[in-house]
Amino acid sequence: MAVLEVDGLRKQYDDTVVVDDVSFDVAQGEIFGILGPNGAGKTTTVECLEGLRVPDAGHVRVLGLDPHRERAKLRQVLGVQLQKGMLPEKLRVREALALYRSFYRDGADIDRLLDDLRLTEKRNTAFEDLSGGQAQRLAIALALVGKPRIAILDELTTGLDPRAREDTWELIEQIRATGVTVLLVTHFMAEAQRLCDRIAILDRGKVVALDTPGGLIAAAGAQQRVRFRTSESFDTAVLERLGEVSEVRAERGEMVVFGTGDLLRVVSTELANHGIAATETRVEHATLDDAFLAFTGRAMDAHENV
Ligand SMILES: Nc1ncnc2c1ncn2[C@@H]1O[C@H](COP(=O)(O)OP(=O)(O)OP(=O)(O)O)[C@@H](O)[C@H]1O
Repeated sequence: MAVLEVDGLRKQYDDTVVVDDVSFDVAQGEIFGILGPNGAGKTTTVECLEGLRVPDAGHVRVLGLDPHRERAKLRQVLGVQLQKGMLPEKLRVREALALYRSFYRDGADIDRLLDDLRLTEKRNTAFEDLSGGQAQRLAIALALVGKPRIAILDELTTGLDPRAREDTWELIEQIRATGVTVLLVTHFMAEAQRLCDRIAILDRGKVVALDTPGGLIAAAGAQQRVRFRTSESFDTAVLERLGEVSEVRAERGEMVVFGTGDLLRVVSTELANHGIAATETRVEHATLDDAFLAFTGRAMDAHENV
């Protein structure tokens, strides 16, 4: 059953269309990702679902509710992650949760939530004194304090170090295990690949692809790469004539073989058959980055990918 429905959504600011005929459904219990670069229209799309913006055209529903007209009911079922700067600096962790808990008829047990999000030790710490990871965990706790059926998490791990990021990802998996549907907005490929059951790639206001991470990678026709070094040059035709190989390229002193199937084995066998000694051989499987490149014609900028 679809708990979120977006059909033909369009939103423009002045003359610029920033969300252009966007459609997707999210099923009960899914982690659904909206992945796209800065300015793609991700936040505008979720703000329409949160009832914060009114669509110019199209139709959005959250558990059958019209988010704009039925905001009071929506608030009881939808948990939204606060953005930076939305909490007073001096407010303490437990006070913040108690305050937000009071907005709901049937909220969560705060001490249990503190425990689940590993914030019990920090319950009397002011928001301004939390580390980035702790502040992010508090933002997630605040999104969950109303016992929502759906949580919208926007740029969840931006600015976190790898350890805090990994912790946060585990938390999201635990939250899903309790039956909460998660809509995850991100421009971070590894996060989308790791967490999402399905992903809509949004680019310049349009959904350019929608599938499971594996489905996106396969549909993009993204290829594996085998990399290795050799001490002596060799005729690359010995590899190019293999059915699995589509291209052989020299890159920064390494040979890179692009292709499909059991690429590592066939390349290694062929090199051995020709007495070519390869070192530092490794295989790189296609990733969501490759799929993104294939669908949008450009890579996500490196600076956006943190
Ligand atoms: N209130 C507004 N008035 C005018 N333009 C806006 C407004 N809000 C957003 N925009 C513009 O709409 C476009 C889409 O913005 P949006 O925030 O939805 O994208 P995003 O994919 O969430 O990007 P980011 O990852 O940077 O938040 C951007 O070009 C942005 O500058």
